Amino acid sequence: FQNTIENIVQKFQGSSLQNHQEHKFWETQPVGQFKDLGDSSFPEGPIEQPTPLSEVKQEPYNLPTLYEWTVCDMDSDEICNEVYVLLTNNYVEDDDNLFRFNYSKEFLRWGLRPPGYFKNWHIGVRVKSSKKLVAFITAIPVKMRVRDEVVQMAEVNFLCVHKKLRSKRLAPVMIKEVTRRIHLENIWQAAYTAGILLPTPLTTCQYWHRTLNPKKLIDVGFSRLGDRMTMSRAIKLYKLPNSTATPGFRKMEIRDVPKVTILLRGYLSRFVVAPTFDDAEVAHWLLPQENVVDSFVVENSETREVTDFFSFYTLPSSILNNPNYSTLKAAYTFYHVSTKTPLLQLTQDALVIAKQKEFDVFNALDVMENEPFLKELKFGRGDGQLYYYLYNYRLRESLKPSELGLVML
Ligand SMILES: CCCCCCCCCCCCCC(=O)SCCNC(=O)CCNC(=O)[C@H](O)C(C)(C)COP(=O)(O)OP(=O)(O)OC[C@H]1O[C@@H](n2cnc3c(N)ncnc32)[C@H](O)[C@@H]1OP(=O)(O)O
Ligand SMILES: CNCCCN(C)c1ncc(F)c(N2CC(C(=O)NCc3cnc4ccccn34)C2)n1
Repeated sequence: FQNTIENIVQKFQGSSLQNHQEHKFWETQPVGQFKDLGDSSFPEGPIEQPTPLSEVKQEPYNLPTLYEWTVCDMDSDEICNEVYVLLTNNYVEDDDNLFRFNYSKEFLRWGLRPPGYFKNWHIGVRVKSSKKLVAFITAIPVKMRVRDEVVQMAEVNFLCVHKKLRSKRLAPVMIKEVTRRIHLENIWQAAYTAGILLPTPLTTCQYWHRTLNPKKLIDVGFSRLGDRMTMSRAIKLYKLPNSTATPGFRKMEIRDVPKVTILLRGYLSRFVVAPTFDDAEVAHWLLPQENVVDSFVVENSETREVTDFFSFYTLPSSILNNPNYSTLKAAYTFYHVSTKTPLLQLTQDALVIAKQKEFDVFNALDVMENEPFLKELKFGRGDGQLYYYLYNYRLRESLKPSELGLVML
């Protein structure tokens, strides 16, 4: 298990980089610190104990003078659009600045309003004079199981500061403010992911990509033609059947929710860290929504039993300055359970659907039991890594991706 965190940090530690790589903000936070790596004397569990609610800072943190806090009401078309525009122009890009995530408005409404969500955890920063939205951070509540403890946590996501306001230490203020509002709801842990290494990952996951539209992926620089590969060979290599193979494979419907909930809870209980889902949460996260989330079940025609299901979410990327294409249509595997249909065949059917829906690429992380099917189904290892983090919760050692049952948006 070459790229364990310890190995990564040890390599850093060996180099001069790590010694100078300070984390002025993260050193002040209740998270595992790089200097403590390898020291397994710490107990597993919360790093800091809860504060009495009366002692939690009641008023928001101070922003630089020209700026003010705002709650982004995602029910409002106008405000949802402001959030969409901010993220479309300023959110995560790849290292070569070829692509930028383009989360859609309906996706943001879906991702930010699960059962039990808090409006005031959708936090924006505006310029006082112009009211322009220039920063954003969100959290949603999640019941996370860590080994055999269910811990009420928050999932923090969509941290974004406008390009013109970078490197002004605004991010730590955003993080402290969302932390304060979560503390006010008597929640003391969080989960988050990032494409960058921070103190200290729970696990490091690898992205894998299954080419669906080889010509476009090569034209936009997402993939390269191998040196023995011609375009026509690439098109043939990635060709998929025109229809799915599994009998009883169909779109998920509301009547499937109770059975899918039982399947998913059973499956996720195998992992060291995984969210718990009740019926309402399965209905929210897994019922199909056009251009947001696609979900399928396999129903046995005799017994009427639902034996498997598969879901993926839609997250396009803007293609930055390419003459022929403006958008990369990407599908990301979400949650899936296979009890009768081999996961290989289930995933192949999902690929067939994604190709029919004109996705260009189908992405998957090596979490859960994904790794075995990735190689079989012609996924290529990506260069993007996704680091998972817990806030104020220590595990004795980092996890393998296959011990993680959590997929974040
Ligand atoms: C109990 C409840 C707890 C709740 C809170 C749980 C924690 C939640 C944590 C957030 C989970 C977010 C999950 C996602 O959304 S991951 C996606 C993050 N968003 C993007 O990458 C979009 C494009 N980039 C930007 O908008 C800005 O570069 C951001 C806003 C990311 C940083 O702005 P900027 O570039 O202008 O920097 P700064 O001068 O203000 O601040 C520099 C400090 O910020 C630390 N930094 C930089 N990037 C990240 C990052 N992705 N997570 C955590 N910390 C980050 C950095 O190490 C440094 O601290 P230190 O190294 O000196 O110590
Ligand atoms: C905080 N939420 C974490 C999930 C956000 N997600 C989906 C994400 N976080 C970091 C990544 F590294 C990443 N990767 C998917 C792989 C990929 O497709 N790389 C090429 C590419 C195409 N478009 C973009 C846009 C931005 C970055 C890379 N891009 C790498 N995905």
